[in-house]
Amino acid sequence: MHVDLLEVDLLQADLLEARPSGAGFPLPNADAIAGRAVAALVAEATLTPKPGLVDRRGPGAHADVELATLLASAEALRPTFAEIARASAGRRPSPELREDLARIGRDGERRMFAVTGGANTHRGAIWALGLLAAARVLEGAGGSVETICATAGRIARHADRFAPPRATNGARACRAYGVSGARGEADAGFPHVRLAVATLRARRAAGAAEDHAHLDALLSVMARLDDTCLLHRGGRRALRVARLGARAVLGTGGAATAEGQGALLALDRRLLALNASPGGAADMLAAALFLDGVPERRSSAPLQAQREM
Ligand SMILES: CC(C)(COP(=O)(O)OP(=O)(O)OC[C@H]1O[C@@H](n2cnc3c(N)ncnc32)[C@H](O)[C@@H]1O)[C@@H](O)C(=O)NCCC(=O)NCCS
Ligand SMILES: Nc1ncnc2c1ncn2[C@@H]1O[C@H](COP(=O)(O)OP(=O)(O)OP(=O)(O)O)[C@@H](O)[C@H]1O
Repeated sequence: MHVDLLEVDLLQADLLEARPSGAGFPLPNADAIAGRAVAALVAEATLTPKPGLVDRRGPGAHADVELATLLASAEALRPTFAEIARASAGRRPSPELREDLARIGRDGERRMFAVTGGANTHRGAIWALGLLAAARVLEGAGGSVETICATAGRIARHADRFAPPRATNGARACRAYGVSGARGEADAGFPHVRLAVATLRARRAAGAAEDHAHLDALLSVMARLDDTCLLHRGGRRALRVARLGARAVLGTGGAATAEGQGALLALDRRLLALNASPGGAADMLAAALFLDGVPERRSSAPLQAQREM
């Protein structure tokens, strides 16, 4: 399946048109944002070979998930992302927005579980992409990767009074290993999404093929992230194997080189032996692909002028 994530100009044109109306976020634009989110999830799922994760070769370390399940889950989340975009129009980061998004996100989790038969395919992705989609709407046409990630962090840092207490795998891993997990990443303004975007762009600029740029972006995140997916399934050992393995691949020139591919497949085998996978890093890659095409920093004067109309 070919998903063209580079076709960003259309979406940006939509946002430019939508901004001055002041009458809320028109439906086609919310749908365009949802389309971009689903395309990013599809591109992440189909990217192959990913270490330990579900891809075109098979389910990796996830006995209960296959590629078709991930794709069905991504598609089932389209209305969730559209609803998030619509609910964010004309808003600012606030406890009310945080709670509205949480309700839509939890509803999305129910849709996900309904199509996957109870498997957790995209909980982390709903969280990260949901916040970033909302922030993208708040930032409007002048938004950059830097400002969108910062605004997503501002939304996430508000409390959600209606969050039901749940003993999740992520929460348990955070407690047991003293890491901050998916919530900490959001609170900090998604530093690993920014890292993935920067790696993607640097690899493309160096002439890498698109798949190799995506794999290197995933590895750059794996080399640093406190991924609670790895921790809860394989403890500190799995996290260390993933980080050192990712560094080894990047150190040999990355996914584009024969040596890098060999190191990547060796890392895949080691993670499978530990029954562990970097699901959090995969979510960060999907989030980076969602922001693909957005400029890194707010810059151009014409955009600024449009925004102030
Ligand atoms: C914050 C979430 C992810 C729950 O996190 P928690 O750590 O309790 O548990 P859980 O194990 O279910 O999910 C964590 C998932 O995050 C991803 N992840 C793991 N580590 C990291 C990390 N360091 N950084 C980013 N993502 C990570 C993984 O995919 C993992 O599966 C989220 O599901 C949530 O609270 N949702 C409530 C509804 C809501 O507020 N939605 C907002 C919609 S925008
Ligand atoms: N290609 C992918 N393959 C597998 N997981 C992915 C992929 N992309 C993202 N993920 C993320 O990984 C998470 C799944 O991790 P994991 O299977 O450890 O979840 P769990 O349900 O908490 O644990 P367990 O299955 O051990 O009970 C999902 O929430 C999803 O966000």
